[in-house]
Amino acid sequence: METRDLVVERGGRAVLHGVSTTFAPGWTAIVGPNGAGKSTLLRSLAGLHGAKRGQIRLDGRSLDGWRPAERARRIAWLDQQGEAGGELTARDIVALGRLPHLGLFGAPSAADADAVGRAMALTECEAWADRRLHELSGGERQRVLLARALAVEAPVLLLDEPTTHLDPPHQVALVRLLQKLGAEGRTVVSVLHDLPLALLADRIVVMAEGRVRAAGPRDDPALHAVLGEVFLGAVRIERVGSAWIAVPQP
Ligand SMILES: Nc1ncnc2c1ncn2[C@@H]1O[C@H](COP(=O)(O)OP(=O)(O)OP(=O)(O)O)[C@@H](O)[C@H]1O
Repeated sequence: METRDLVVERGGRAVLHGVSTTFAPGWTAIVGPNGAGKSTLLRSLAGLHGAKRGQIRLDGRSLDGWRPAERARRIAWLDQQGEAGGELTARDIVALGRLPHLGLFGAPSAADADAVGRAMALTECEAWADRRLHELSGGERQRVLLARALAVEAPVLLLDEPTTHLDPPHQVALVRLLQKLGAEGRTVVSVLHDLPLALLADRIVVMAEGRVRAAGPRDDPALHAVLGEVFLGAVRIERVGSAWIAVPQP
């Protein structure tokens, strides 16, 4: 998936200024300061913001040319904002992830039920399958919404702040899952504020002021230098064993 010279406006003002970047199969983390345009870029990839100029291409075709149902089968999306969920149970909400796969009057098949079960197992939310979203804690709710995105079983998975409200074991489990999905050839793109977690992604895109300032593998020293710059010297990226960590600077 790629963007070409993408300009997106919000509130009548350009907030993405000609973004050209490629999201290859694997896990990419988008990082950058508040207001950098990370969510706007992710929402644009999901087809939720029209472009003022430029293009988003998937499998070599402009996203504008995809039929909505086809796009919904190919691109799964988790929003940062969460949602209320009304009277639907957690299982009902995860099952919504299968809607793009059903025909107009189609009933869910055994394969759809299997996909729902798999997704709920991956985020460990079976225990509250019959409860409603507003009866769950923040982390429990987030795991249900993650499961809905996973249930689509789409080749492209776009996640805005997926670790929100998750405790450390579930953050680590999610990171391992994103690494695994990426290794299987899915294109996983997540916006993350948590730099130590982002530094576990295959590839990192650094944004600031509506532009991509750097993009590359997690161990690219030039990218680490740009991270230091965009966060105003508040962190330095250092190697510990085989991992990279963000060390707060005094
Ligand atoms: N609904 C809106 N109307 C007008 N401007 C908006 C709207 N939503 C976001 N913006 C502006 O667009 C710019 C990019 O916002 P965006 O949410 O993409 O940033 P972000 O990098 O995801 O930020 P954060 O890290 O704070 O979540 C910001 O300047 C923001 O003020």
